[in-house]
Amino acid sequence: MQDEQHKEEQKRVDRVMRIIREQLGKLLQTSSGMREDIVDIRKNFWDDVTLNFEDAAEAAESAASLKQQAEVLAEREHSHRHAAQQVKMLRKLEQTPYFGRVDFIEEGSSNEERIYLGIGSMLDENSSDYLIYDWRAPVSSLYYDYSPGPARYDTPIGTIAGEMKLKRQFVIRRGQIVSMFDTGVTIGDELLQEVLGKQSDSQMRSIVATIQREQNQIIRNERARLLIVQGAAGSGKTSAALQRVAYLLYRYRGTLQADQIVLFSPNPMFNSYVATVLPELGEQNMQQTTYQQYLEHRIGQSFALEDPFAQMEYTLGGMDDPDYETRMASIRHKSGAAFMKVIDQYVESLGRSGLLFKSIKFRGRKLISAEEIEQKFYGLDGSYSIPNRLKMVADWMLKELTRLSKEERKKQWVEDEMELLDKEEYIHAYNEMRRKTDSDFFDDFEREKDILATMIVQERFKRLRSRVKKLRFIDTQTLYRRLYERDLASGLDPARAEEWAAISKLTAEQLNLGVLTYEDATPYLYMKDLIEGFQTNTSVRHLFIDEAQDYSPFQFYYLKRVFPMAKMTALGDLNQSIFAHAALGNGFDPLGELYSKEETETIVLTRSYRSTKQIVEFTSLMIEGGSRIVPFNRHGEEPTITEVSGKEELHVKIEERIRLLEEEGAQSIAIICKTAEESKAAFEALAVHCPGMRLIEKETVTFENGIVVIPSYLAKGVEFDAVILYNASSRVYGKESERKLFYTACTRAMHELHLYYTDEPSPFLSRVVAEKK
Ligand SMILES: Nc1ncnc2c1ncn2[C@@H]1O[C@H](COP(=O)(O)OP(=O)(O)OP(=O)(O)O)[C@@H](O)[C@H]1O
Repeated sequence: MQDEQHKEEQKRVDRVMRIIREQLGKLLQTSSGMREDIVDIRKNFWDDVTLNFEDAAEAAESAASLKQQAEVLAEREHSHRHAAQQVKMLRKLEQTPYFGRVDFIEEGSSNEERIYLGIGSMLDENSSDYLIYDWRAPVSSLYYDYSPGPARYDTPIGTIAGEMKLKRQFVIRRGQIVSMFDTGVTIGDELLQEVLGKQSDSQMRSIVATIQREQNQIIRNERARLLIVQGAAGSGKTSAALQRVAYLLYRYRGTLQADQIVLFSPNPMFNSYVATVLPELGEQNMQQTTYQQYLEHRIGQSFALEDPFAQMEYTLGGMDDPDYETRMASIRHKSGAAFMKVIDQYVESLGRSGLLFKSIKFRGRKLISAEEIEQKFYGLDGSYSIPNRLKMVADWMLKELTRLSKEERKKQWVEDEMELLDKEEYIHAYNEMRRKTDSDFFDDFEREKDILATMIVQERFKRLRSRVKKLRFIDTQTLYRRLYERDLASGLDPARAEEWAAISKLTAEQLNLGVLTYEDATPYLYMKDLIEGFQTNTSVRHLFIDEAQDYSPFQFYYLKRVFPMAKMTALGDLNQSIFAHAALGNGFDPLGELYSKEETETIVLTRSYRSTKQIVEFTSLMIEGGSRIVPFNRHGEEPTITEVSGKEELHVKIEERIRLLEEEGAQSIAIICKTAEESKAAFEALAVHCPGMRLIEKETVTFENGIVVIPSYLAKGVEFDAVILYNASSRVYGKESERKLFYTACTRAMHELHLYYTDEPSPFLSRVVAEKK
């Protein structure tokens, strides 16, 4: 019977493959015709338009002819792009035409429809039947949401109910069915087993064929303004996010472009790790960035900006610094909404007094003094907002600069520069003069001098004007420092006043050195934006924030303001909160307050797909509430904990382990260390015996297979066939605040996990050790 079904399905695959090839052939022909057309039009563009500018009517006709020709070209180019995209899709379908089938009878109908799902749709041109449905089509959600039995799906015009008779999964390679399974409630998910059992790639894979029901809820969610996904390590948050991007691009094709979607990822390497998922699905990649890249872009050269990893290194290793506790308290203070209010109040007070300005200087002279700017600003009606008043001040300053530039032309330095003009500048001046006077000659010496002087001054004033337009005359750096010189402690609980005084002193010292710490970067930008007006980005429609637990509530509020038109999908795992600012303990609560309750939805993922059952059970014992994490039923080796006498033995043991893992076929092996410093030392000791081993640093931008040594916090979000935890001693991972970092490191393992320690194992392993006894 099974054989029969297999044969029948293979026959259908053969037929579909034939049609794909036919369509591909036709398309290639027409698209090559189109290409020739385009080349032709481009070559003869100017021959085919009639140009005549003798009078207004002729000129209008010429313009129309030009426009028409450009339109023909644009239309051809568009069709060609479209055809090229279709070719790409058909080529993908030629490899794997589809991966699933559902048979469905709609309520009130007797017709059983067979729906085959693939990564793109394909019509039978003769019968107009869908041979393959796009996985994102409304009907396709049946496949992800239901087992055989009553089922329903949403369409833009309402819900369609009925009965699913069959759900079948296929693995098809190069047109051959490698395997196929019928799935029901009682049958385990064989395809998922197969997919998860494989060795890792250096690139994240698309999960299109095995998306789980709860992941599908994330992918297709359209209602929520803020979608919070709280999911265990390895539960497919990132995977679901990427599939969601692909879904949105399909659902809103025509109105939503890939560059209107932004993914904030945890580090630059992560971008390379996920880069191929969307192209694999036939879509363009969204914009990817890190929060740090955004900060750098906004803060520019104004400060030496600390990055989150430097902050992390300090948090993990700076305990000997006498200011350590103050800095930790500072990080916590500056992460919350309460501090945002402090800044709100500060800026509000600046509306009345205290705003600081920088004089506009030119050649060592003050052209417009800070006092004049201040007088102008506070002379304006105080009911206008600060940004509006600043705009008026800037307009006034630009006018002043125009007036002052006229005076400047008479100065001696202008005459001196005139003599030094080179030929090109002179020609430029001559052309200017022609444009203004309609004359071909520099006939009048005075006039020539005038024009040249204007040009010289204008050129030198350009920088000044641009500074004014960019509101660079506000001294935001000092304003931010002043924030810490004020009596901010008055509103605080007296017990914390002393702490705050210490924080203020420390922050002022850092700012005086020109350093902006990571915890100060967002508050600084927020203050700057409140003063100057928010630099909002209204074109972005969807914001994805991966590893959301690593953002402070302050950062979330800030992102919301910067991207006011965007829906937000925040994906995170509280058990992986590794930054000190996340130690507030409120979990995602502050996130829930970002938008109203009606606009916010939360989806919880508890099933973990990355690691074997043995690894999930092992790591779950390290955290509170770990028993709620459900491992996917895939078995592997028990994780090991090995005591070593010292570094020497440690290195010998690790090398042995690497050899074993390689023999077993592991493609990616990570030796995870706590810090960058420890990673470097480990790498230097191990690399001599392990050719090809790589050290991952915060600047690393590509994720590749092989053996890597990596600091724990950079391993966020990625996974490896095997993880070796370099030093799981209590000396290294002993403080409660390091528990989640330890957990994050261990949960990077897909198939094998091995830990080493000297003296005492980390207390986070105590439950594991106890259970093993
Ligand atoms: N439905 C699925 N089908 C197949 N594989 C899946 C599925 N969901 C998740 N996976 C696999 O599980 C692994 C973990 O997924 P992913 O990295 O998206 O999880 P995560 O929740 O973002 O993890 P973490 O928070 O630990 O970084 C990946 O290898 C992914 O391909």
